Amino acid sequence: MIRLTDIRKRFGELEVLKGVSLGVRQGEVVSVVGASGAGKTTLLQIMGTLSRPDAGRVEIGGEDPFALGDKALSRFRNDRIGFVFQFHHLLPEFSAFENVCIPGLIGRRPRAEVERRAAELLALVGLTARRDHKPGQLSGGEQQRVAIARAIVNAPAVLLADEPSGNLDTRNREEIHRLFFDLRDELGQTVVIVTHDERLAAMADRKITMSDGRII
Ligand SMILES: Nc1ncnc2c1ncn2[C@@H]1O[C@H](COP(=O)(O)OP(=O)(O)OP(=O)(O)O)[C@@H](O)[C@H]1O
Repeated sequence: MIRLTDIRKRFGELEVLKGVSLGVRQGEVVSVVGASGAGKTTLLQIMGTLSRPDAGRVEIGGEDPFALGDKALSRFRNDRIGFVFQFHHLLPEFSAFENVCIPGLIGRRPRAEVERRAAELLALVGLTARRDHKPGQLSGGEQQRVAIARAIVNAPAVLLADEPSGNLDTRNREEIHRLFFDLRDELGQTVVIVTHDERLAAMADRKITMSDGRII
């Protein structure tokens, strides 16, 4: 589902990725660990087509997204890739349900279909009873579950998470990590999770360790 070949990226003098190659199978849950500054987020952003590598090849589902024009690339990203960040960036004035619907409506899918899907996903993350709450009326763990439902409302093949449980307590962290496995089991998503939590990283099908711009 994801194939990276000899990816290189530098920021000015700093060579952040020094030739990274990696394949992730469909339905696999992979964790990425490594010291701060090792290049984990940079790699995830390249996988997510948010950042362009200086050299090397990216294929998502057999397609090279960087061969697309800007508009087609945005569309590709919105349709194929879901993102979950440490800080969920929910829109505070909208309900949980509305927040989950938004990417579907941006993708110009029929409203009824998006709303049906959003309701199913809120049920899957255990938040049906909270659907009309605003983010400020939800706990940190609940907000992150809304953010995960939002990330998959367009049924992306790939779900990328960067420190998704970084600001949660232990119990909520475990719940959030377990949710990624439930999603994979229910929906067949391919999941890549960057985390500093070695114990949670070890739950993944495969753990990848980065050091100084390389996979070790
Ligand atoms: N846009 C940028 N401009 C300049 N330098 C950058 C930029 N983005 C990242 N870097 C640098 O690249 C290096 C790798 O950053 P990256 O965020 O990929 O590391 P990381 O492994 O995710 O670290 P952390 O665990 O702290 O999040 C760091 O030294 C960082 O300062």
